[in-house]
Amino acid sequence: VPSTYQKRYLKKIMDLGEGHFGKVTLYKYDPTNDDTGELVAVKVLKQESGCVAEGLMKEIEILKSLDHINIVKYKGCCTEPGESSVQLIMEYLPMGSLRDYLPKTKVSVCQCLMYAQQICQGMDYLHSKRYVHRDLAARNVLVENNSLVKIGDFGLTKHIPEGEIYYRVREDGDSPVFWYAIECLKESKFSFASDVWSFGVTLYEILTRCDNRQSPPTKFYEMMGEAQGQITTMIIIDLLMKNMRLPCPRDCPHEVRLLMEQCWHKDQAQRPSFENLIVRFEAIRRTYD
Ligand SMILES: Nc1n[nH]c2ccc(-c3ccc(NS(=O)(=O)c4cccc(Cl)c4)cc3)cc12
Repeated sequence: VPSTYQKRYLKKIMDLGEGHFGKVTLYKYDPTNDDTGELVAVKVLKQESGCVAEGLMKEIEILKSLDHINIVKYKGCCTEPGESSVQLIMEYLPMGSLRDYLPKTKVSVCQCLMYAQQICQGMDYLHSKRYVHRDLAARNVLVENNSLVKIGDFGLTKHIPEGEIYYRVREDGDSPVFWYAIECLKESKFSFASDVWSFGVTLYEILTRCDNRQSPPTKFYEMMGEAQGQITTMIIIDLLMKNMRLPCPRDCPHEVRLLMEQCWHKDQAQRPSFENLIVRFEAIRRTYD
């Protein structure tokens, strides 16, 4: 199976998603040019985003080193000699992300909890390798089939050296602030515990079936009143310091609401680990059998 793909045999089919720094597109890789090729998902970074090549090279190295059922599979990369553009080739999941799948599919609470547990399994594996994800959200979770989901993007993932707790970044413009833990908003300090906070927001998205009317941005803007863009961060910090949180989704079981609130604990030391969350989801799901 090739792990270096030649750009000239990639035939564009459609866009799969667009982040601030990059784009994911569906291609058919058809070297024999008889339409027997395989479908692949290709990620490129947008030219204007700073250090283009090494940014994606780091992400490629990270995804190459990961091997877990709940993490999207790396297939290869595409480098054109001389050109700065590098492309990350991943397996294609036709059912798309949870953002595409949940609003149009009838999914029980028990299935939502199964997806949540699988995300925790992928994240526990990522943390065991001392990677912090920094962009966990429903849009970055892909659906293989109605009983298997995978984490699909590692564009902001960073390695936390042994002995360190935080990864600190300079504030970048377009951060997913409504998925950020309070210490990320206040001090740009990212840790395994801030990933758990983002998981709590992702769990909220799953239980609201990614309904746009109940999305984290929509609900936070409602809580904030109409505030203008740049001071949003200050207003969210203020809300979070007053212990205001996203509302409880309609069919959210009581013990899941408790779990969600612990993921959003002001003190990151009080938040559960993904290892602990797996055990708790296992127990809660057993009460549905
Ligand atoms: N359907 C798929 N099969 N394989 C994939 C790999 C990645 C993705 C993917 C992964 C993430 C997103 N989320 S996204 O918000 O569009 C995004 C965030 C950060 C960076 C980028 Cl380039 C895109 C969108 C699509 C989809 C598939």
